[in-house]
Amino acid sequence: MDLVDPNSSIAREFKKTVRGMMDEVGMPNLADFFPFLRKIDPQGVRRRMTVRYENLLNFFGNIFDERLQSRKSQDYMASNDVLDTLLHIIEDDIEELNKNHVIHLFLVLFVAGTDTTSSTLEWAMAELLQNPQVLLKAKKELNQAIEKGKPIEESDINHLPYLQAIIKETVRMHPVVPLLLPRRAGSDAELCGFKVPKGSQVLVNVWAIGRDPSIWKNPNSFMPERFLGSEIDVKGRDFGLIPFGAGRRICPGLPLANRMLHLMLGSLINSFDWKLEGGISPNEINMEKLAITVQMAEPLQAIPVLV
Ligand code: HEM
Repeated sequence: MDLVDPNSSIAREFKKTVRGMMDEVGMPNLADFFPFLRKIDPQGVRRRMTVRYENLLNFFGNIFDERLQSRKSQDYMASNDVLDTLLHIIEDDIEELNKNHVIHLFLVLFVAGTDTTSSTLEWAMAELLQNPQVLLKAKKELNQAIEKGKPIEESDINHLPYLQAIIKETVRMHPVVPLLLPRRAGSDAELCGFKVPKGSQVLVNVWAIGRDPSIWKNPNSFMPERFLGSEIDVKGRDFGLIPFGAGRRICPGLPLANRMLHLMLGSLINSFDWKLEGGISPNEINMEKLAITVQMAEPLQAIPVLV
């Protein structure tokens, strides 16, 4: 099954469910502020989320069963993907692992990893269309490093510093998980003159850090050049730029997401010229909608033109 096939109704339904979950989790929920309301679930958030979780678990459960079945047939060709590897572990009793573990693992990976990556790519494209001089510079770099029209490969990324800078600038301005995962203070602490009592829930506003004028010059301008020749990266060491979080709960998908973003954006720029659909002018496209992942209020509609 191809979950990115735009013509598949299952793929479209899957995307809608994941997006719906992100919207739901990102909306203020009274029960989070007044725990005694949890059982009542006044906004119906828990009820709707339960249905979505169940739908996704059934979906992955079916994929699991189908694969298990086809592995039993004599002409089965192993695809050596993650599911095959996990099934191999189960069948050979290598670790204590069962269907329930596998479908929940897939649920977490797909919910945390799909909308986040595609929204970031969408923001990068929107910024490039708004800043044609940046797009042109990126194209030039790609044309010099690899053949025009060719998709880029992992080994190319190191030779594309401007593309790397574009990705960093995108996640600085548009961190798609703007408040990270909530933390709980393990002990009383004092931060910048504020008392944080033990047990408090702490939210880190990465969106505000990325736009803080005391850290970034012209924070609201898209300027990838600020990262050229700079050692700052997104791996949780530079606290001015932590779109993937930091510390023990840092995004485990960071290496995959970062690589995928470079490959996808680089290939889109190198393979096509781009224009906006319906005569929309670039400064009309950039409207944010705040949820747990910050998405564009209107999905970007851009038309590829073969180069
Ligand atoms: C551009 C893409 C992505 C962004 C911006 C992003 C960002 C984040 C952030 C900010 C967190 C919370 C970290 C913290 O609070 O310190 C997180 C957690 C997580 N991410 Fe990502 N992520 C992305 C892609 C992915 C991918 C591709 C996967 C997996 C395939 C993934 C899996 C996870 C998981 C499982 C967690 C929860 C970790 C935990 O509970 O400890 N993410 N991500």
